Amino acid sequence: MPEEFKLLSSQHVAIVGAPFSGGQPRKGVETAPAAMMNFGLANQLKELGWTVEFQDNEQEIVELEPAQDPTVLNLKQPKFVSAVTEMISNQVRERALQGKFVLTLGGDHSIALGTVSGVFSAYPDACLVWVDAHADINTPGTTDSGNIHGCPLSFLAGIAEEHPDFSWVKPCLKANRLVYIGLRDVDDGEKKILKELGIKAFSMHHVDQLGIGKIVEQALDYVNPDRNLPIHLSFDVDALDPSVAPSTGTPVRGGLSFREGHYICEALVNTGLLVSADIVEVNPVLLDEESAFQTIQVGCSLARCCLVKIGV
Ligand SMILES: NC(=[NH2+])NCCC[C@H](N)C(=O)O
Ligand SMILES: [Mn+2]
Ligand SMILES: [Mn+2]
Repeated sequence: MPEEFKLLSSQHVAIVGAPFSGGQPRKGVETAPAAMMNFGLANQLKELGWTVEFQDNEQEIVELEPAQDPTVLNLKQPKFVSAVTEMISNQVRERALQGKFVLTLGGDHSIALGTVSGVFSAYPDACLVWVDAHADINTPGTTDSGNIHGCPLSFLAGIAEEHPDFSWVKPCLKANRLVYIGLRDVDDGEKKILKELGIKAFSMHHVDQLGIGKIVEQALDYVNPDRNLPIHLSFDVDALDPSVAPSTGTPVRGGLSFREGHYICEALVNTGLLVSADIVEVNPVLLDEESAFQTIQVGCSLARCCLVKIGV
């Protein structure tokens, strides 16, 4: 076990498939975990020295779909999202407690309800680096779309209005343990929330202004000042520029370059504190085959980057 992974008990990565699209309306994002595995991700990680396990969750998720799932308090498909994310949470928690690196492959970003809950239940003092074009912190009361992939952080931070389907989600995330990188499409209601809670957010404007090196350092100074807390990375590929990751459901121009995206992963893993990561919102059915392939490839590349310390 290289000493750089300070918090893990072995060089063992548990890949958790989250083939799920119920947090938003565009089908196809549920095919991403299989597409990334077919691209050879498991072997690539083995070549990097890791023991790899994979739970695909294909059948499990199909079986969790309720016959009826009407909108409740503005949120679409709440029962399905709740059931899937609770299952993911338990799986992530169990694997994290075993000292494994947990890599979850989405699926839409609603699955972070599960991954963040699971990681924070295993590591209550963890911090969260959220790389995204969007803030995903709408509450049932502020969401315009009703898509739960735009809401996970409001539940995790404990600011969502009470919702019957999400009472299992513990408010595990303190405002000073969350930092954003890459924002450029934040809803008005979300802007208010970020301001009121004093949440640290580095938008693309800040990335342009200071460069990605300084941004990641300042992000870590904020959420992990003594560089001693476990880190979870939730990486929405729409943080990347659409020219880099075109096949995603809610693309926004002006995003991170290929290198900037990878730099974030490299800098986090180099702390020795990265214990888990999500790669979400790869949608292989959007656009043409070449765009899909490019997006799957970059998703796998980011995942690999989370698992090797880079020599400097
Ligand atoms: N994970 C994502 N891609 N989220 C996009 C969210 C977009 C918008 N803010 C909404 O709440 O619907
Ligand atoms: Mn997102
Ligand atoms: Mn996004």
